[in-house]
Amino acid sequence: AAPAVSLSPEQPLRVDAILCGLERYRPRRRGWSYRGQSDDGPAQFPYAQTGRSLKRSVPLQAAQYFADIDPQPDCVITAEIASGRFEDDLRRMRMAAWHGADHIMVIRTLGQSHYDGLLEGTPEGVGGVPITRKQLRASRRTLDLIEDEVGRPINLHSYVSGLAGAEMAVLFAEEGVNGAHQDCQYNILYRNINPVRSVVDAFEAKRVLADADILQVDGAHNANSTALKAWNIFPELMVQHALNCVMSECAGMRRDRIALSTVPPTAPPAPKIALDLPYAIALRYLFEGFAFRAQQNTRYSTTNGLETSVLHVLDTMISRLTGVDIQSTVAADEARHVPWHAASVAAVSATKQVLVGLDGLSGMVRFDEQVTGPRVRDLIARSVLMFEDILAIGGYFDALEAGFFVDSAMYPERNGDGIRRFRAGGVGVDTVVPRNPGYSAPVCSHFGRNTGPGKEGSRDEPTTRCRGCTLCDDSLVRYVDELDEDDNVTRRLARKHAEEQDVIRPEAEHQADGLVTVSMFVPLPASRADAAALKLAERMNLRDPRIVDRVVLHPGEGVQFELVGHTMAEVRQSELPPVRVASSAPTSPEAVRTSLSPLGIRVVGATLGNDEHSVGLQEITNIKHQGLEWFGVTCAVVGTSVPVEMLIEQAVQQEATAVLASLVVSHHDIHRVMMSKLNDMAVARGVRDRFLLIAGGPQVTDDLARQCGLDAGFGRRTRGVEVARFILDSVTTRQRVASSR
Ligand SMILES: Cc1ncc(COP(=O)(O)O)c(/C=N/CC[C@H](N)C(=O)O)c1O
Repeated sequence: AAPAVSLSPEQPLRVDAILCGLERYRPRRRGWSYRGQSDDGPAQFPYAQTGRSLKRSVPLQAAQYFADIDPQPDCVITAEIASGRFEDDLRRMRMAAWHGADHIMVIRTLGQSHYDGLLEGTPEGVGGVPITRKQLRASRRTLDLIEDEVGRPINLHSYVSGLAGAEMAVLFAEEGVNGAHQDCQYNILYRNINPVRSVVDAFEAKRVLADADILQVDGAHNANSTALKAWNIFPELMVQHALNCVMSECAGMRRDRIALSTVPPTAPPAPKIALDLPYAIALRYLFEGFAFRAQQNTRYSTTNGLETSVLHVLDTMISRLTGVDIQSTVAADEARHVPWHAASVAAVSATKQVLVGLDGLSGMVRFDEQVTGPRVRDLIARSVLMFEDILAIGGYFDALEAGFFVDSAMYPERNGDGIRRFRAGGVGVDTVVPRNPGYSAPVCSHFGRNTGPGKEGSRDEPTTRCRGCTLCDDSLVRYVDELDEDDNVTRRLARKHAEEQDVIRPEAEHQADGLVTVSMFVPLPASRADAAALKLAERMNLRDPRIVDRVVLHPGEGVQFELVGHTMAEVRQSELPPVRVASSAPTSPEAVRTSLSPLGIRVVGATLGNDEHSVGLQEITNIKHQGLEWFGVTCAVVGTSVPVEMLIEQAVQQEATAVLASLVVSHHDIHRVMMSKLNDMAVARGVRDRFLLIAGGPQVTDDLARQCGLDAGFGRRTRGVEVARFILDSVTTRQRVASSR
């Protein structure tokens, strides 16, 4: 068996450990995992559509006000990963999983659809990663570890399309891939692969996917992203879904593994919900029993992250209104460059936020049949008419030649600008030959055979003559490590290790690439602002600066820019302050109280200078908020806008253990000034060592407070138990040091 690999939540993933013994790794399960509904959501609120909570995760930022709960929607959430280097993809999968993704879709390198065979090894890709056995195996092995870390199954997804589609399907079945795109219409319309070849390969591939329990996603979303006028594509989308569903059922797939890839086609400024919602209703009506994989709109996503995020909120609301099994997310930066991890994670987190925020919506609203009915019926009538006309013209291949598909008018209206494909054309033409009577399929999952792998009574016995079926006998799976001695992960890791391990650089596309994003407002008329923005970026020492988004705030007043560029800035880990040893103090409030209350601790507190905001200090001290008083600490709140001298005088007179300085206002760095003054005054009075000096406030950080000479600083979301723990830790440490002298 492959050597065990461990993953520690506080440590980065070790890619070399994943690669070690990879030739012996075998997937621990096969097939697709849905989340399903569960009552084991957070107890604080009644949820109607949540699944099991995770063991570890990163909750929404607002969770700080709700005891850090992180409810998980009942549908699967997909994250798209695309760095071009699979070793970087592995780290991004982990980030996405902690934010709520349990379906990892890795974009393929450009043009892989035209390779009539499988790639091996780990060459670097363009726009995505070359899908190879080694890449899949390392990804699946890593996802096993991440599953254990977050406590939920995670589906690995890839693409069965192109000239090597059937072989890809077998590779996925062998390597434990859980989901895959498969739709011959994609090959034909968008990769110009010969229609006959594409249909034959599709049936072969679908048979394999069915036997391996791999969920299939169709390719209808591509018609939406290709259409000239996406608001006219509705009827055709339903026809494309229907064609692929019929083929998939013929090939033996179950309906809950046939996922319609449905994208709400339009975007504001169009009246999106009025146009897209009836279509979503019609789909759920026509395709009952199938799975719905709702994709977020890419056709009208722009370079502006905020605008695209709002578009995706609307898409996700349609999912909640009409039902969704798999909610796919698209990084809001996808219109600018390949999805960066920060944007992929933001897309997952925002989608989780919307799905949880709209929990139960579908149970509260009913569509007014008078309003939506006519539009739903119209769309269904148009799609049925299109289907009938395809049959009337002679069938699918004739319709392709007549340019039925991706025409910019709404069927039956036509503009005559559809994509035309020919039986006798495209890549792979004339590569389909009649099956020889003695044909010997390499695997049992072979379309045309009347049983699946390992079942009795198959029409022909091909696998007895060849080596045997790798889907029935896992030991027959052959593993190829690398084919290119230079373009591979080992060389890339070696180059990275050759650099100072100590050196840290910012990254976006892949590790240590130095890519950063800068936002700036340039006060020039829009016609001249771009040149100035690029010059300013260069003056900031950004190499190859590029404008990735611009918002004209006013044509004459100026433009807000987002630029990306490479910074040469780097920091050595040795330059960073030592990581403080984790406190040995108990963590639960009860345990802290048991240890702290007998010590007779007294604190004095105040909001300093001209600061009147005392709510935070009350929350930290008052027993009603499980403040320090709850832990047996005697708290004297001196008042608000208290001079530093007075607070120190009170601490001396009351023989306080600690001084709490609350500082909310941070304008012109006044909080920093007051913290330094507190320390300096205590030193000047010769009493600095008598008590702990602790600051708190929304802009206060522990590092900042310590830089000002204090003992600790507490920022947003601090609760009484954390301050209590710090005091306990400090007092017991001082007692230990005193007793050891
Ligand atoms: C049906 C189908 N087959 C294969 C491919 C990939 O095929 P190439 O390797 O030739 O790009 C795609 C691509 N879709 C992109 C994923 C999309 N962003 C999504 O979320 O669905 C596809 O839709």
